[in-house]
Amino acid sequence: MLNDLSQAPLLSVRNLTKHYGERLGCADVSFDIYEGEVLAVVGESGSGKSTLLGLLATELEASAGSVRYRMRDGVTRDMASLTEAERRLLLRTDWGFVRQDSTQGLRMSVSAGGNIGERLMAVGARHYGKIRGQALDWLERVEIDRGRIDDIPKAFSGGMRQRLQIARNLVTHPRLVFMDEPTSGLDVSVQARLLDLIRSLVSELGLAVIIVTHDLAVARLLSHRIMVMKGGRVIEAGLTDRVLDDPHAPYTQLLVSSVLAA
Ligand SMILES: Nc1ncnc2c1ncn2[C@@H]1O[C@H](COP(=O)(O)OP(=O)(O)OP(=O)(O)O)[C@@H](O)[C@H]1O
Repeated sequence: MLNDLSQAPLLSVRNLTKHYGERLGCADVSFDIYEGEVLAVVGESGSGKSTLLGLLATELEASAGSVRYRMRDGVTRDMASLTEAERRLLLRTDWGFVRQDSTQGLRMSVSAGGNIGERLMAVGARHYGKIRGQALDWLERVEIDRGRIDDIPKAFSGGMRQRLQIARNLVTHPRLVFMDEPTSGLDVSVQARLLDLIRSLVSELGLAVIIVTHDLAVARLLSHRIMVMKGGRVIEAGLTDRVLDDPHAPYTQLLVSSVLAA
């Protein structure tokens, strides 16, 4: 469901800014995201997308600004005010991260079943049979043969690894998932299947997703809203169809026309 305004935003970002010494990572980024909404952050290399994602995921410390999150108990908290234990629990349960580099998002020497089961154990699951059962269900949902449950991700193709990352992340029913270029580096046909899978799971589970991509086609397919970044700043934001069909900023016009010309 889009923009359920009866609820406070799930995530509220205000004036988020990051300097690396003299260099600007990103500046003055503000947005809200609601449950069930997919926001794409697009921009060329060096525009500040990874910096923004790192700040949101609390992997980087902001120079200024705030990130507020509505916890499961309904209370909206400033991320900077969470204790380390609260922050870690949130990252392992309520939030998910699908990385471009699967070696960062998976434990490469642990079986596929173990990769999924580990997240369940982080939320208190202890019953081996039930954990394995859920792992099998999730493998099936992401279209990985159940017979591969004991294989390690090193034995998987790039597309399978990304699907395993998705299973690992979604098994705890997170409410907010960050995706960093989840389909780049894959063959076009593998990419298309993965995008389909992401799209159906996102709508089925009502997830909020922040997806960083340099690919406008990915943004078009998955997102409700787009934020275009350049030089660390948001230069245009709005509904995806509006921004891509009728870009206002000259830079967005250039981005869109370069895709059309390609
Ligand atoms: N650790 C760092 N130290 C210094 N400068 C950094 C660091 N990380 C990023 N930057 C700078 O911050 C700016 C934004 O970089 P960022 O990596 O966020 O962009 P990006 O849009 O994610 O690029 P890409 O698509 O290539 O990953 C760039 O000028 C970059 O050089």
